[in-house]
Amino acid sequence: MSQSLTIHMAQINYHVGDIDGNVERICAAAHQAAGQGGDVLVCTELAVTGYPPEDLLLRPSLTLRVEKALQRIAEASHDIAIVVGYPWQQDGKLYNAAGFFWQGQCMGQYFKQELPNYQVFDEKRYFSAGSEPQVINFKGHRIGLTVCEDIWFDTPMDASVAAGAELIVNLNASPFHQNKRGERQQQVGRHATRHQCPVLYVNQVGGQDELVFDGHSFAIDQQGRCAVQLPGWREMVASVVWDGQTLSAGASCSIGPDSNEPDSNESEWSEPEWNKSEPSESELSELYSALVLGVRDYVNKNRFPGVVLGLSGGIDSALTLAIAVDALGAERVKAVMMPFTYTSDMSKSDAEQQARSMGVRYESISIEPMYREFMQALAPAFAGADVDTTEENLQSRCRGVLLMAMSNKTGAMVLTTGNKSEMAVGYATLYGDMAGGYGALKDVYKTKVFALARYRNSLGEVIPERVITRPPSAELAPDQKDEDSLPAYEVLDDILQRYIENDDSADDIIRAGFDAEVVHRVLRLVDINEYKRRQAPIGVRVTRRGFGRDRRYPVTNGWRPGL
Ligand SMILES: Nc1ncnc2c1ncn2[C@@H]1O[C@H](COP(=O)(O)OP(=O)(O)OC[C@H]2O[C@@H]([n+]3cccc(C(=O)O)c3)[C@H](O)[C@@H]2O)[C@@H](O)[C@H]1O
Ligand SMILES: Nc1ncnc2c1ncn2[C@@H]1O[C@H](COP(=O)(O)OP(=O)(O)OP(=O)(O)O)[C@@H](O)[C@H]1O
Ligand SMILES: NC(=O)CC[C@H](N)C(=O)O
Repeated sequence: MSQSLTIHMAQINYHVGDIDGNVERICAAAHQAAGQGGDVLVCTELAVTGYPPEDLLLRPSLTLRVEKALQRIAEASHDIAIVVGYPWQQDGKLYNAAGFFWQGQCMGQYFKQELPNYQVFDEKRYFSAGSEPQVINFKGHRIGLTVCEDIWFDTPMDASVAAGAELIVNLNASPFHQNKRGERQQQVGRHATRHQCPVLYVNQVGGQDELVFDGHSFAIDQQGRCAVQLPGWREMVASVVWDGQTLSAGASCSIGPDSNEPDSNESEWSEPEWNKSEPSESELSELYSALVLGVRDYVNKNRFPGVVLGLSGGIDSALTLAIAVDALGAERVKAVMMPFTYTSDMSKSDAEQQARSMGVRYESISIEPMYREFMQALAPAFAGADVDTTEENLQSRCRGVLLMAMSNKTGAMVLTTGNKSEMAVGYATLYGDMAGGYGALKDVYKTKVFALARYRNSLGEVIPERVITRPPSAELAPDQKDEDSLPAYEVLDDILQRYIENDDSADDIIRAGFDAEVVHRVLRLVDINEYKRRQAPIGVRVTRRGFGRDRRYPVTNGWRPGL
């Protein structure tokens, strides 16, 4: 009779390109798990390089660096076996590999068979596909290795089970988008019951440029029941025990720095959620956590001391401020009000109230003198011309210049505040409110911005109620309201979602009951503003189609969206 195996699932936050640092993280987790009597530590896909390493995979020194890293991992595998992902060069080809290391040796390597090449994934640019299963005989058990996308198809798991696997480990780098958790659990549960074979789904956590990885690793048994559910958004190592018949929860421990996030209704660890009809985290709680983690990791991994942002008294900058403080702590955040003639007293007082209540550094700098100087300098060039959006954009650009100067002087990065609805229709000023390094709300529609603001306030009020209830205005012209130039946000967002995420045509959207003139106007705005999005800062991706790598439209483009 074989002994039972204690398998630790390592949900770790890696740093892309920092191979030495990643190896240290893996070895530290292995040491900790071995100390708790673990037999195997399972890390995630391409843990050694971080995911996605993109064109770092094309660097000539990659092979040498990875080989050195694997030597260190092999050395750390004396008391506990380590399963880890890394890029592996063989016969002139590069593979997305998972290796099983035990007592200094690699007992077997698996090459990922299904290479994702859609949405944000570009794996066929780098990797060749493997074709064989890999089942490791370890302490009387047979462990099948698979890597992320493999689990979304049948062949890799079928082949692994046919080759004798009694338990499958799946090493993931699966980025978050809304409602993806349920899809993963369904897919993995289907495999487990189909083959009567437990599956350990181990996912990484953390932000990497536009992507945010939620973690939420889990293990399910051969009846499709969840034995272990790790929480999202934080590092953790948790174990399962497999005795050849039964999969049960073992111990768990948090790793990594404490988070500054407010308490949400997220469950801690190990409360099996499997088979519940609703996940315990609400959609908004997940979304908010994703935005916080995305901002935190972008700022920290790029070593910024903090962030600075323009606080207008409007909802976008108010929510961005709340996210920044939850991500970094108030002491690393500065808010700047930059009033002009059109800035209402209400905006000034709401901005100040929010900044004071959140405890961030706050400053007010009027843009009136500089705006006047610009207009004076331009007066000869503009002689006889009517007032138009030029003057509006100049206000926005004065603010952008001030924020970027503060960034240069202090090293703090400028957080942009634009949301997905605005980025879709080009309702933002180049080199004005688009100036900055990273956008928290870049993939969040305006209607969701309101919902998120309410959600955040439900955890403790940080955004003045009036900021949420007043009609949105750019305050770039007298008595201006967004809805004077755009359709109501409920209508706009619905049209945008249909066009951008569902690929519906103008005719499809009109048939669904929307006004033809409005649909044509909105779709035209989306199409002609590709140039603006191409120059926009990157930001957290939370939908299945963001404005980054998910959607690569030509800027110079004669396509018209009628059909
Ligand atoms: N295809 C193309 N390729 C490259 N560049 C192109 C281009 N088409 C125009 N351009 C350039 O872009 C310029 C136009 O872009 P830009 O200067 O940004 O200005 P524009 O898009 O004309 O105006 C900005 C709009 O955003 C609104 N806004 C501004 C600020 C904040 C908010 C808010 O509520 O959040 C709204 C504002 O009311 C206005 O309707 C052109 O003058 C031209 O230089
Ligand atoms: N008076 C202001 N003081 C400071 N920053 C401002 C001011 N007005 C605009 N900004 C900056 O420019 C961004 C775009 O603001 P604008 O008011 O034009 O549109 P918005 O999309 O409605 O944003 P918000 O909801 O934050 O007001 C703001 O989020 C803010 O960062
Ligand atoms: N790294 C991967 O293979 C990711 C693809 C996969 N479908 C996902 O869960 O996101």
